[in-house]
Amino acid sequence: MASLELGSVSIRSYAFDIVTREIHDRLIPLLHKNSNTVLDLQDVLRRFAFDNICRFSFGLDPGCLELDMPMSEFAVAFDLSSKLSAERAICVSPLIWKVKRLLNIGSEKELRGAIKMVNLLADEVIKQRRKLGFSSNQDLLSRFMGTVNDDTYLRDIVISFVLAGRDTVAAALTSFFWLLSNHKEIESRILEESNRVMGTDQELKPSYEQTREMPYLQACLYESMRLYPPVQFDSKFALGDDVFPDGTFIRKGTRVTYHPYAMGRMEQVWGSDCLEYKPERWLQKGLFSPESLFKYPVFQGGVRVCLGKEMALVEMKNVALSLIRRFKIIATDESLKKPKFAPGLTATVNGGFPVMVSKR
Ligand code: HEM
Repeated sequence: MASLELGSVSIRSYAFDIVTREIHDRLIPLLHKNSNTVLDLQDVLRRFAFDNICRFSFGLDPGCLELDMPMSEFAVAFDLSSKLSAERAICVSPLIWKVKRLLNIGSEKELRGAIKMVNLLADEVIKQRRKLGFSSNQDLLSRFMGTVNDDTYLRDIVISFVLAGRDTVAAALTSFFWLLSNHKEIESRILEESNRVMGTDQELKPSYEQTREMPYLQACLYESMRLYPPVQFDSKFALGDDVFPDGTFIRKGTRVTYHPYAMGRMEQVWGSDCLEYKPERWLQKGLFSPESLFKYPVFQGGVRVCLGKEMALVEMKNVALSLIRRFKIIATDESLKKPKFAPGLTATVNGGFPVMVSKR
């Protein structure tokens, strides 16, 4: 059902309009207001992505990117739940968190509280949407409400969309801007390409079609996610006994983890220059040339491939063009030559990404 919705032209243009408004009404004014001061770009991009995904998923605006950057209860509870869930994976033994959960103590008590808060707020969103009426609204929740009556199911859809679409996009954009701050020649080529397609007036907004006419920018985004995939690793559990293509036997219940971060840095997979940021590897005769999703599982592959992939790419291109054409973004922390990531479901740079933004 979700794949049908996300593939439709109307939802894509709805999403594009939301992102364009958030960029021009909030992101650009916020960067102008904070120009020439140090700003955590990772925090800004997380707020930006949260506003977008909430407006897209259930038509309500948390306003996290308003000029005074208010805290949202929903975002805070969300962050805490994802952080504590991810920390389960780094426990010496799963037994530890399972016992804590049973006794309702420590981090598991905190996690239970945070999940309760997320569920309460999501329930409230559904109630409000019912009260305000949903039939003429375009957000995802309203679309689903026409066919689904079970509120718990609706709540789970809403939460999984926020989870899937917020941190991933923010993480991808953070590492993209970090790479560009170290590769000014690549940024200049993006500018050249955008001037060719859109013209040189900085104030022009890219159209949906124009974002699809820039193979170099697309290559830059794919290449940055090869080195810094937003979902660094992901696990599945075998539903039944199985055998891998190389003959490895997998017993029912086995946890199998694939690791896009490691795969993106393997010489056997990407060649001897695998650690270099080289968008050209995605281009053939000037056209974007995709790789198999099994070589590049950044959006996963197969039947459970990311449903928001195209939407995410268009959102990222829209942000990239709008910022690169207007601002110079300089990293201010030398220690970020090698970013360190915090444990989490998606890649988050420890200590954020401090930058100085100035008008181009
Ligand atoms: C750069 C951005 C993104 C990346 C790297 C990404 C990556 C992924 C990955 C790796 C999965 C598989 C997760 C798993 O099965 O454990 C996934 C699933 C999913 N993604 Fe994304 N995602 C991104 C953006 C988005 C956005 C913006 C949306 C929605 C608007 C979205 C919606 C979904 C959904 C609904 C699924 C579940 C698909 C299913 O289970 O059938 N994603 N994504």
